[in-house]
Amino acid sequence: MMSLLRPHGLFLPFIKRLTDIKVCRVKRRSQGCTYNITVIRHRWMKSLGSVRDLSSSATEKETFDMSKFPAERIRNFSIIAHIDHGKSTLADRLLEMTGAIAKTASNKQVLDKLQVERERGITVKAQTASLFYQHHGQTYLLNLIDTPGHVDFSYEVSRSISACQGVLLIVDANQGIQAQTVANFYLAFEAQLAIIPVINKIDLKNADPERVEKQIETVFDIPKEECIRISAKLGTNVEQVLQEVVKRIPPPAVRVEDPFKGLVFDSTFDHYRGVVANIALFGGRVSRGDRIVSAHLGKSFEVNELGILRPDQHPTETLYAGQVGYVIAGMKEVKEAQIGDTLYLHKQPVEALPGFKPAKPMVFAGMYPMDQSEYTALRSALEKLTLNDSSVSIQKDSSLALGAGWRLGFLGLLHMEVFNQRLEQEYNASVIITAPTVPYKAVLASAKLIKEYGEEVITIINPAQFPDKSKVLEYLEPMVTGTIITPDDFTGKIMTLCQGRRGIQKNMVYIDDHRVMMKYVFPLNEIVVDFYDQLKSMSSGYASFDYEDAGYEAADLIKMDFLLNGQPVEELAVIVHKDKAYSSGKAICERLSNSIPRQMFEIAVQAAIGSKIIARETIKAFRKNVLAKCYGGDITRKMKLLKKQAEGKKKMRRIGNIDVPKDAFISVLKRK
Ligand SMILES: Nc1nc2c(ncn2[C@@H]2O[C@H](COP(=O)(O)OP(=O)(O)OP(=O)(O)O)[C@@H](O)[C@H]2O)c(=O)[nH]1
Repeated sequence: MMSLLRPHGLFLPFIKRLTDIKVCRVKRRSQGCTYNITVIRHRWMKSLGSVRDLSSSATEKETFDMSKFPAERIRNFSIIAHIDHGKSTLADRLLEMTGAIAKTASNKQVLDKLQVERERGITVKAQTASLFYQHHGQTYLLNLIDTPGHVDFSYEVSRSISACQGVLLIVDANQGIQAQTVANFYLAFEAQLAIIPVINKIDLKNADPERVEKQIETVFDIPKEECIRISAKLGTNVEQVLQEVVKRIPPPAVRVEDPFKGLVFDSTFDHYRGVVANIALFGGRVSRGDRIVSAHLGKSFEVNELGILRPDQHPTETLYAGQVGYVIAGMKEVKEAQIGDTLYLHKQPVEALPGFKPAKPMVFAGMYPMDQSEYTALRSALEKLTLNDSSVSIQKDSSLALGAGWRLGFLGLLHMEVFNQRLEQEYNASVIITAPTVPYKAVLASAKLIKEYGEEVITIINPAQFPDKSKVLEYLEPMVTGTIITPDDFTGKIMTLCQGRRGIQKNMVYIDDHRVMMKYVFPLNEIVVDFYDQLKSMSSGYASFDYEDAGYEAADLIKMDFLLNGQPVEELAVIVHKDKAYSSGKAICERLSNSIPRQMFEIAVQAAIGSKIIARETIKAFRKNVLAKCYGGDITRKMKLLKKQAEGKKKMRRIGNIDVPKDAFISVLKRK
């Protein structure tokens, strides 16, 4: 009850009203099990007028007896697909059909809980839901994990599938196989999971399930008879999906008699209850009150609460081998329940599970408060947000122009944008993000330098720290293997785009009569900012792209500085390939001069390599007198205009005596 009150700050003033809360325990029989239901009603809330009325959201928490689900009646599966092919919509239908959520129009994409997910219509964080499904007179426990589709979040997919024995591979009946379909298929295939291909959106006018079935046969070698055709939107054949999950996905091969072994496959931080770890039980059982140990830290904790997700938390007494659920055990920091860690019972140690490779940041950017007075508030917001997104790497940084800040590593540009949006929406923080850079490497030239830096090959995540050529044997740049799938009408244009980005074609195959799949090796730097946007626009939205790490290659790199009125601005510096230095210097100067507004004096924007200026643009002087059209003495109107101008300035950062818009740092890298 307290947890319901505290978030609203209502605990003390309304303590007397607690007598008005009704707590009833009732027993209900359903699906062969008896559930104890705790119903909490908040009659008192109705009388509070402006306070949020919670009476309608009376919490009904069913407590389930999980001993009724032995491993052979459990199926653990993920839904994987290319972005927008309908994973979350299918998850909604499965939740509705099995009674986990009500069938209402407002219950849309219920597993997309974050504001940013709902606004952008994309899944960013994998979510788990336990469903009860009646099949041939038996109740099965189906644990579903909905995963994100975008390449930046494929780390979430690989973690999720480690808790599963099978996947539903969704393919849009109109778009067919896309680049992330291929990438996700291989994640599941390499993990040796059962793969059920599901062709979704068959209700669309342009749906062509036959063509998609042929593609699935050609690309994945899965016979077309194994595909299920559905419309997640209308619910067509969704029941068949549940039947096939039970039939084709094997139960987890685990034994309840073994000692408890739990894999932490996700963890989040709750401000009131500490770390909530999502676990998959690879053996044994764990109950409330047990002492558990983290294999990674060797530290022990008492289990305060555990349960299943439907998708809200439902506490239970015990979780058993093969099941998936959450544990709250007084862990105060996310590193105490590190993703990939193994949990076991105190005095019953087990061999730790292999865990996961740590997430590897692909782009780094500086992050600074708009105003140094906001530094402490931003630090606290960053600490909280990184607790819930452990794939972000963070270290302190500072710059002459922007003051104290941080250098953050992200899995890609969308990840960076989503993180920034969450900072603004969830923590009301406004930040400057500097131009993103990929992690370059430099092989140092002498034993003295190696001693000074502490290693022979250093990683450069900030252009300001780019070592001079005289100190370096060779520079290395990160490479990726990119997969592009496109209708063949666009192949010519796309090949020109790829060559312009220093891409080397590795192969090209037809996946059906009209669509080709091309593989290219690219320098990561060339595709990280705006490649995807250009690919989409030149193919009228039809081409898709995905990439994976392909190691490092030697490259002729140089650092390019940008000067505003003769002063170098460290945060604008970029690392570029030598062959592209002149063209990018010129283009960035142009973009900078377009994004910095005219000011009361002339501004020179210059690009320089070492002491040599290679490009220049001039921003002409201009004074915007916002009061010019304000005749007479209407003081309120004058105040309004001045306030508006001051708000505009808040979005700027002063560098020297020049106001630079906060978006200028990123927009300079975006080619039109
Ligand atoms: N016509 C039709 N539209 C569908 C169907 N299934 C999903 N959609 C629509 O397709 C869009 C994307 O659906 P989502 O369920 O958000 O897709 P997703 O795969 O979860 O997307 P990400 O999580 O961003 O990768 C939404 O507008 C859905 O309403 C279907 O069966 N038929």
